[in-house]
Amino acid sequence: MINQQQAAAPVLAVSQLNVQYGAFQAVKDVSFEVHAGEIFGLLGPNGAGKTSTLSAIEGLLHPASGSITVAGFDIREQPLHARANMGVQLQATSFQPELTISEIIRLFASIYGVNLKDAAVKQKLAEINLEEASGKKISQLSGGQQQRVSLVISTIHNPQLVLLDEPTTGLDPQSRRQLWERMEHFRNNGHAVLLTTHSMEEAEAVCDRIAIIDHGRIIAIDTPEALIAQHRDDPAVLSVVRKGKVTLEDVFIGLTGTAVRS
Ligand SMILES: Nc1ncnc2c1ncn2[C@@H]1O[C@H](COP(=O)(O)OP(=O)(O)OP(=O)(O)O)[C@@H](O)[C@H]1O
Repeated sequence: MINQQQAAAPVLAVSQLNVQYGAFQAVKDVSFEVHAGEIFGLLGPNGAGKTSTLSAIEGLLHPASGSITVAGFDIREQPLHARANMGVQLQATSFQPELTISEIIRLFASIYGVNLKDAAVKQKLAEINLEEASGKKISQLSGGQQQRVSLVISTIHNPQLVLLDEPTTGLDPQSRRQLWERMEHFRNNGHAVLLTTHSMEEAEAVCDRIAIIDHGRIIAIDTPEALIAQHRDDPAVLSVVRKGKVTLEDVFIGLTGTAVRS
């Protein structure tokens, strides 16, 4: 039986994370947790440190200090266990161009040690409305279709945590909605989703909680609604409001400033 403490244990715990590139510190004392059944958004201007944070979680870079656990496994001490519990969305260019979609799904399933029968592959493709495309190559799909295939592959081993780096950039509203539904489906089945996005509309629409990161530091963390409520009367927020209604984007710009980052 799961006791209360186990039930409340975060799927992802990032504590006092510092990432350094030579003399430059890209991530400064970043701490946050993502729980089962939660979509958590990491928001920040260009160069804020989002991808560096994600890369540290994936174990792709060695942090200067701090700790990261996935499903209770330390990414540095038990990297295989930690990675077995996380799914990372890959770019379409990472997939073998000569294989068909169903072959790629089978290939990744076998890499993860998942025995996927033909019917299960069909079912996965049906879930993302791509049954007809099973014989196509990845380059023959639209951007939205490629993203859906990529999400299926990243979750093929049923990981507790899914990491998505700007998953909906460049998608049309229909494709974006469909991807949001896939994320929500995953969240509703008790998994944890961590995504980065530049779309405040997306963050408001799908994220249960968000962290705003700027110059490597988390400067705000809460639900989108709570952040709007807390900052709606800040002079810096009021000065950027358009059309009279305070949005998450106004709060984001109020907190991070109007200067364009290089
Ligand atoms: N390999 C690297 N070597 C040196 N500096 C790097 C390296 N990777 C990233 N940086 C720097 O670290 C900072 C954070 O970069 P990072 O890619 O994490 O930001 P980001 O928030 O993901 O930005 P974006 O929204 O533009 O993708 C930036 O100033 C970037 O130039």
